[in-house]
Amino acid sequence: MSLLQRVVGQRGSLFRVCGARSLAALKTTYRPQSTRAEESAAHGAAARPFDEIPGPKGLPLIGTAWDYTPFGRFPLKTNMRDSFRERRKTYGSIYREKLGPMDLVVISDPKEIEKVFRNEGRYPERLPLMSMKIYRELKKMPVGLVNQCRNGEEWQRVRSSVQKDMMRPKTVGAYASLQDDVSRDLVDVIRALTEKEESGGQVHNFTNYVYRWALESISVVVLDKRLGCMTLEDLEPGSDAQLMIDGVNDFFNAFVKLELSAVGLYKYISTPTWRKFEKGIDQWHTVAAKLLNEKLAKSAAEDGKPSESDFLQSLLSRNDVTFEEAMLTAVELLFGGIDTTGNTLMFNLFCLAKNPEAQKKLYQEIMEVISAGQPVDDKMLNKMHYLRAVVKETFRVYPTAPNNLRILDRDIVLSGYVVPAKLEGQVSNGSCLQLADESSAMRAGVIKADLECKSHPAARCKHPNQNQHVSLELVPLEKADAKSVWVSDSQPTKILMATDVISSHPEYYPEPEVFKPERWLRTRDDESSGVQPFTHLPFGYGPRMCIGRRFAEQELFLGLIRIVQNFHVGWSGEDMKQVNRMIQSPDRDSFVFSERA
Ligand code: HEM
Repeated sequence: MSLLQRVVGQRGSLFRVCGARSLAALKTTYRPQSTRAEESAAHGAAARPFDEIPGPKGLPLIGTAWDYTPFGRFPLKTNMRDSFRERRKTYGSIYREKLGPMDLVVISDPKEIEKVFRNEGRYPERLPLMSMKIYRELKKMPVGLVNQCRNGEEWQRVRSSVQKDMMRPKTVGAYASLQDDVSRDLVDVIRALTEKEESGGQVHNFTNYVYRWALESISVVVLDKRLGCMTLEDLEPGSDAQLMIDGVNDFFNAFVKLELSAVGLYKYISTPTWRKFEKGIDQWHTVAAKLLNEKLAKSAAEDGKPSESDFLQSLLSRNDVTFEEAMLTAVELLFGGIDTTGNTLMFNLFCLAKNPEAQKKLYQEIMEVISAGQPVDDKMLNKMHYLRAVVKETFRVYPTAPNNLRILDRDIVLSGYVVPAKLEGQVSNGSCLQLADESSAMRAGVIKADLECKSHPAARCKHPNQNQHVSLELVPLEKADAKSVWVSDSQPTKILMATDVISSHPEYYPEPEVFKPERWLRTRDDESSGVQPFTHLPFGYGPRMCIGRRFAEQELFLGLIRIVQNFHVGWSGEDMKQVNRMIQSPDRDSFVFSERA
């Protein structure tokens, strides 16, 4: 239960949150708020306050943000993950860091990560993608699945509609042969490229073709249509495929710049990058809307019942999402399915190129399960244990999404420290919110962020006593006669789970620097591989885990099968490194493909 619901009295016309007590006194009376947080209850009495979590000091106002600029020690683009490793060594598996107004608790202990996920509740909350969110607000569009972060019930309504078609193995498996066709086309493209370039099999700028493959692979599901991206020929100018491909690069380049910009000027004025972003995404929406409408018209003309494998019809037939929401979801799935899966395929190919023994074993498995020319189906995929192990091991050493984040609606004790929940709730006009003792204790050091008032954007928060942190006044500047307002902490504590640190730690993965798919294989039929839980979560966890996981895995399996079946994959030159483009991306992309005999 939110502490803001504890309204106990009247105090003039202010919205007031108060509860001044000494920390020492509060510590002794601490009780956890939620019965679900049983662990916390066990440790609660001994838990140490939030302010005592160790961490780098940082500068006034900006905190440690400087470290992540191009001039700092951990530039966001290339080195951010090194900060997690270095700070773990200095402070341990929990530390607190302030990046400007953002209060971050970074954890890298699998048991604590499990605890966070077990306490995330029915509506897990992440941070939204700000540029997308602003775009949609400006265009008065629905918020969408990825960005629906604050209104949990709304998120769940859309999520549960889409989930039925995205997460069920049988439904996903039904698309295997269509997606296999796309992977075979990728093989033809590679063959044509190696012949055309006459470069001894060297293919440069391979990411470009892999993104096309990923877009085409997800289009056959979402749009029920081949876009025609898998060709070396020039696409017709103005064709759907050309518009989408043009849009992808422009959009991603602008999107990454906006999301990673330190100042975020685009939030206030229309910068050139914002305009590029807007143009790219407008273009995508126009093409997607056209294709979806064509698809709906076709289905209406056929007048049949929605089939299991008709993704869009099936989504719309449920009546629990509007047409606009279905369309936006389709666009999100198309977007979400390109660079994520594309980059992951690149990392897998690189790992195989650098580890010829693993590549040989994978080739042998492919030859055992699939005969030449035979189409691949989901049953065959289920037999390919080494292939699955290769993909897992690649995620371990080259994670595409190396960390995850949650904002909790309940207090939690992590590694012996109290980490407070977000502060949110309905406040009656003129009432005084009395913080319960335990909540005050937990919030010591936390009630410092501005409170946003949703219903009264002009309402401002005053901090009469910043040092003691326990007294807040929210003064409504408009509509002072309103009965109540909804207030929420604009900077709730964010818990960042640095899973990437765990997967490279010898305590959890012996010889972590060695690429060893075998570590994922069962040692005996009835035994698991011995990998500890919550040390490897490439798609996240819980009700908000990646909704595209099954499709992504299926596409990766098919892509790898077809490429390795046809070519020996090699690499020349400097090793591939990962750079941060919101997700991890390859910094170079030249492979050497040699046709197998
Ligand atoms: C290898 C490829 C992929 C990786 C590594 C990946 C990873 C992730 C991760 C880590 C999350 C956050 C999960 C959490 O908070 O617990 C996520 C969310 C999401 N992913 Fe993926 N993803 C991949 C492919 C895809 C594909 C192919 C699609 C679409 C077809 C997709 C659509 C989404 C969406 C819509 C969400 C937000 C779900 C929600 O908030 O309810 N992803 N993904």
